[in-house]
Amino acid sequence: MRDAIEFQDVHFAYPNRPDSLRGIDIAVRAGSKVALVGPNGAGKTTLLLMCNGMLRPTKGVVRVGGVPVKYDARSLREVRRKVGLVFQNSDAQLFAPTVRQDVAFGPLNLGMEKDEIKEAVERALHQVGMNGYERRPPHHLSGGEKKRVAIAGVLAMDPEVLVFDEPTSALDPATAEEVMDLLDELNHEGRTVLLSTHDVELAYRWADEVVLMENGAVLRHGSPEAIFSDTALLHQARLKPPAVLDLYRELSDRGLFKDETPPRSALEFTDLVEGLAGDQRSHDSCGAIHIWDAAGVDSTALETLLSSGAVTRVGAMGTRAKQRASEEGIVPDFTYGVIDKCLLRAVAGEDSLILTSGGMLAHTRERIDTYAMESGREIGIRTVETGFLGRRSTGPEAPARTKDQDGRSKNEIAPDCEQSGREDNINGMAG
Ligand SMILES: Nc1ncnc2c1ncn2[C@@H]1O[C@H](COP(=O)(O)OP(=O)(O)OP(=O)(O)O)[C@@H](O)[C@H]1O
Repeated sequence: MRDAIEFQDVHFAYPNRPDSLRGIDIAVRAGSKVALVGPNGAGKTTLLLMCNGMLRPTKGVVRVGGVPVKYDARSLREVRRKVGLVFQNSDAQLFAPTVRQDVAFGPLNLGMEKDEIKEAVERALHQVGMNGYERRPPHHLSGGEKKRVAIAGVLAMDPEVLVFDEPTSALDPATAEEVMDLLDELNHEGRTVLLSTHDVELAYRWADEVVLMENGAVLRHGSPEAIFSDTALLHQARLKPPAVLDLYRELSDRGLFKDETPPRSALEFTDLVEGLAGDQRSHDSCGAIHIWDAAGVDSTALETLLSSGAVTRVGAMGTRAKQRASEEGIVPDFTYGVIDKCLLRAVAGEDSLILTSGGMLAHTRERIDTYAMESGREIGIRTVETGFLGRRSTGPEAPARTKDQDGRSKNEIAPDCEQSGREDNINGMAG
């Protein structure tokens, strides 16, 4: 896979200061999710500011898409179109009198035509779920809303790479989770995401790769498991291990685990612990996961399912799904880590529902299938009927809901689990 950004022997010193970066050599693969972690003053922000040419190395080379960054105004415009940088403090990024003007700033600077700008602004605000806020002054928005508008500002230029300095700092836990869900969605669209964070829990469960920095240098670049399992390394960087790994290590030290792969999530951890219980494992009592395409127009089947009481928890994955949940008057229980949380409910014998759309539909099914196969559990996947999907070219009008002999719509019924991960596509309409 090609590299989105490469740093080769990059050094940097602020005026009259010692080196803040001391020979950085890393490559960020295109399409990956990379977390920069390290203590205060390690050089994370300084490194991120190099990604789109906001800072110029005093020595060494930064490459974007294989091409060395040049620092004349024209080359910088081109680099900033490819690499969008979202600052830690949204107030430092938002300055126009209205949200619309703020998001339009980048495309305007790129010299885009008026119509193109309008379209880019609408698309970007829609992507972050902030359509309807166009006329609002950014400084009147909440922290989470400001962050979304700042993200829209870079998305309006349709960058291949998104760089975030501490994307969740100063956000409440639920808003932070929603922002991370948005980042995942953008990554699913094929964009590379590089972020800095102090949050080891976030870095451990989210990242494909972790770059651990200290004192202007890279201490280690590797998998989250390798980095966060190395206690001495974490101590050197003044970081704590993620809670799930800490528990795993304590149990390993008591001889309960030997060569198992360290867990990265509550789901993996509970599976490992349950494995210790041997025969007491509850193979046969798993629940099903219902999936509803949030881009569908007909919500009758959804209402039927929800009012049947069969579903104990609802998760909304992605901006479209969250908007749709709000339109349908549904308050989701899960807005981040949705699939794992629903798998946990399924293993506990409960049915849950995931609202999602687009490429996330296939991803959801694949993830459930993989888990079912690897764990040997039988978890049913049910597609809730959505009616005609506007974005499809093949569908005519909404098909009538099928009824069983008792006259109930089929998705009201929670039959026993299907085979591992096998999809029970109720009305023959895969999303
Ligand atoms: N504008 C600046 N002028 C002078 N020195 C700076 C400036 N910004 C950062 N530094 C110095 O550069 C070094 C790296 O700082 P940087 O902000 O990149 O670290 P960081 O890892 O992002 O820290 P934090 O986690 O606290 O945000 C520090 O020693 C800091 O004092």
